Amino acid sequence: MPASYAYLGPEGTFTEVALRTLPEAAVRELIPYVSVQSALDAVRVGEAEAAFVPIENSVEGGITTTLDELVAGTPLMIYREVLLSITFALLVRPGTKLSDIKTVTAHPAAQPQVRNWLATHLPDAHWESAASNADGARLVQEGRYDAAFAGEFAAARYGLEALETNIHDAENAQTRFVLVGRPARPAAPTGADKTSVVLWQRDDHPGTLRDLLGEFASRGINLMLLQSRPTGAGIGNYCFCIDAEGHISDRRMAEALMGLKRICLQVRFLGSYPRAEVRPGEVRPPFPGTSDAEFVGAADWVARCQDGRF
Ligand SMILES: O=C(O)C(=O)Cc1ccccc1
Repeated sequence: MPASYAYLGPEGTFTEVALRTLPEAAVRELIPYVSVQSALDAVRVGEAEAAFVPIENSVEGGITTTLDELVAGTPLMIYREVLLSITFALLVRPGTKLSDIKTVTAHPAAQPQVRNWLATHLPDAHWESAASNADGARLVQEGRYDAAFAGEFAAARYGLEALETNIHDAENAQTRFVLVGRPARPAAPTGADKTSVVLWQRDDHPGTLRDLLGEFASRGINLMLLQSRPTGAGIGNYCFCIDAEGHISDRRMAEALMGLKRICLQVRFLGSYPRAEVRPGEVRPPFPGTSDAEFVGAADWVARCQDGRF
């Protein structure tokens, strides 16, 4: 059996399209799962080598089911990310007119991306969430809903037609997807990498979050995502999902993680992996005093002081 990647299915999701842009997907069996949770569980139990799932979109932020799965349970690690520009088509059974549509469906993350369009064109339509956008298309094929927001490419797969295309409330909406596997050594740094961690604060005092963020700031590390998620232990109890620029093998990142390990109740390392899209000028040189050479030089100096050899 070839190594397999699980993904949020069924066939025809944006997730599948994004996954197929990865060269390594061409030499794997790609297996659709009904939910993010079941795809990640397939990895946890060893049924799949890795799982590919949506994690963040530029309209609403984090995909909470994915973040919550990565925060809890058997640890997993992120190895790759892919960014995909998203516009929706309104898929219907052939012959359906806009005025026939009473019910619409799609993945919950699609709703904020088409809300204005819906209010303008189908103000009375009843919305219900589907497990994924392609699953919504499948439910329209079965006659359970009148229309689904999904990728135009999903129409043929489910015998539907696109009544409208290029639907998006926000220009340039993008979704970020990640390839998640069991913990192993992260890939070597590429020079344009990202490190993901989850932090649990030790106690509640003024400035706790500032103290956590200060571990990155004082080492010249830029943050790319900060999303709080409830821990489930009561109102006001949160953990923090953070994406930071750089790789765990960079001295400044390793030192920041050591600082966090000392002051947090718990730190979960979710991986260091190449950034999907880097625009020219986005990878800055290290902030003065934060290069590997400067950290090595400083550690060397302390060692010499301790030896009385300065
Ligand atoms: O991959 C899909 O089709 C999904 O259902 C997840 C999703 C939801 C909204 C935008 C992009 C991906």
